[in-house]
Amino acid sequence: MWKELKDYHKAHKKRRISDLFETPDRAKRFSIEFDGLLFDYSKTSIDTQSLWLLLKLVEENGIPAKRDAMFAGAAINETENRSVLHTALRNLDQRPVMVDDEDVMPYVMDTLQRMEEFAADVRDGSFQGAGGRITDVVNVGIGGSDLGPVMAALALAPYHDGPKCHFISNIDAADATDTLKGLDPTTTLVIVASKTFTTIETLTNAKTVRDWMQAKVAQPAEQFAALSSSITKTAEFGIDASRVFGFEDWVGGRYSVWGPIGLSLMIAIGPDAFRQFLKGAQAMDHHFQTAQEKRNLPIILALVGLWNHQVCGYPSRAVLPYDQRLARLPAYLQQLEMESNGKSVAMDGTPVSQPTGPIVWGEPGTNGQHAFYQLIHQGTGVVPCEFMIAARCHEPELQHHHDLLIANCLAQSEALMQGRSLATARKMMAQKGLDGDELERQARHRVFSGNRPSTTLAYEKLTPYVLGQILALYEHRVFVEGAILGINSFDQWGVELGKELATALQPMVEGTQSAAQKDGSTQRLLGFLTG
Ligand SMILES: O=P(O)(O)OC[C@H]1O[C@H](O)[C@H](O)[C@@H](O)[C@@H]1O
Repeated sequence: MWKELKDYHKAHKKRRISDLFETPDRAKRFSIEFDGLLFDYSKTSIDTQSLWLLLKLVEENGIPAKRDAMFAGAAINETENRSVLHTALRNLDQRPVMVDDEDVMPYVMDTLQRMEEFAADVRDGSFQGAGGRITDVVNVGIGGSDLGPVMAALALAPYHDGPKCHFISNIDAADATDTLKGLDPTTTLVIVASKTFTTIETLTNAKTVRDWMQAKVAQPAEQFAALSSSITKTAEFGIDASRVFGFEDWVGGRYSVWGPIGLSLMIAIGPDAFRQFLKGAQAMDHHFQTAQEKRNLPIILALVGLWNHQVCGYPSRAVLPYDQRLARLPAYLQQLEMESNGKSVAMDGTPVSQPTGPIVWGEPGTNGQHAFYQLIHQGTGVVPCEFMIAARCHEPELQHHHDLLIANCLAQSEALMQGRSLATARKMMAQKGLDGDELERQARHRVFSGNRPSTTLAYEKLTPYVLGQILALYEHRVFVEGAILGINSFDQWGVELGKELATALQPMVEGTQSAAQKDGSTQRLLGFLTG
């Protein structure tokens, strides 16, 4: 089907997206409305025929069966022989989910309840620090044990009514230093978040925070909680089992915000709002499992991605939330998408036949407009843009801000599609009184080629429920893209080599081992940095 798709794209390369709107109901046909969301992909070059071909990819690759296998607990992460069941964490109906003939739901619900009890205790002051009621929570974690709660805590700021959340992730001492500055160790709760509890950054930071606390608190361990799938290792660190919230290896790090890794978020917004977050994701899970393919949001979002990257050959995609509180969403999606689908071999170990995941990047609008949008509009490459925008903001008294935000968001996708022709640019320059060569020269700088694809995901308001929907939508998009590409979206071997080499380099940095075996560049840099 790839060949048919590429041939079709080639044959229609010259056609403009704006011309596709000659079909009067295009905006309706190339959009999906579901549960308060509107996903518009009509400003892409996908038409009826290419959509049909793309849907064939879904069929040919047996996506519905693969999806059902994931939800049912099959070990689809074949290189680690693991099930992939982050969906179980939001399976609030408690429909049984079997792993090795055992229903995992009682454990999931028991953990959720323990988290809720602990969060309630911290929030109402039943759980106290040496200096009284907890005022601040510091989550120490990295990657999937950081990005989800960081992103969601910012996204749901209007719902915060608990202690303030802080996050330390980087091994750079600046992170711990700047985060702890101004915090009172006697009223701070530290959550050490690490699935494996072996990550060097997290363990080093956790020890540093413990030392910081030790100066003022006699028993710092009592103000520590842990989120991990290794109960033995959390015990070795000295964290009491009553404050350890476990999860199994069938929850991937970048898919883990729904369970214990979300504890800091739950403490900030409260257990009820956290349940709403889970409910939104659960609604998306249900939609993904039941909606007809061509009306299925994750499937269509995945097909738009495959069309733009694998078929049209655009190397990256920009995530552009017109929602300041989604400022960390691009970073979260970078891990979700690029760690999942940045692979070079198919499930069976043979080289892939198609390029795999694109580069994902982005920033919130309107800020990006005043920075990198120049390249998006007039650069030589095409960057498919994924806009996001809420119908309503949390600040009704500042509605005029939101009106401007909406106007800007819509203006960008319109400008990307329509562009500005040379004829129009010439007219503009003539009106300015230019003529001859100078008119021509100036006009050419003001041409926008247009015909650049974008999608817009519009939602009612950024509530916990809606955030849950959006994140689950992107998770399933990654799954569908990965399954169609035939890769394993759930391992991450590509991060290992750097870790190994860092461990080997440490004694050379410390000066206890010679670097003579290293390449010339590494030796010279070591000399400069440590000499
Ligand atoms: O939660 P942890 O076990 O500490 O892992 C933290 C992160 O480290 C690794 O490098 C992985 O690439 C990530 O997927 C993971 O989220």
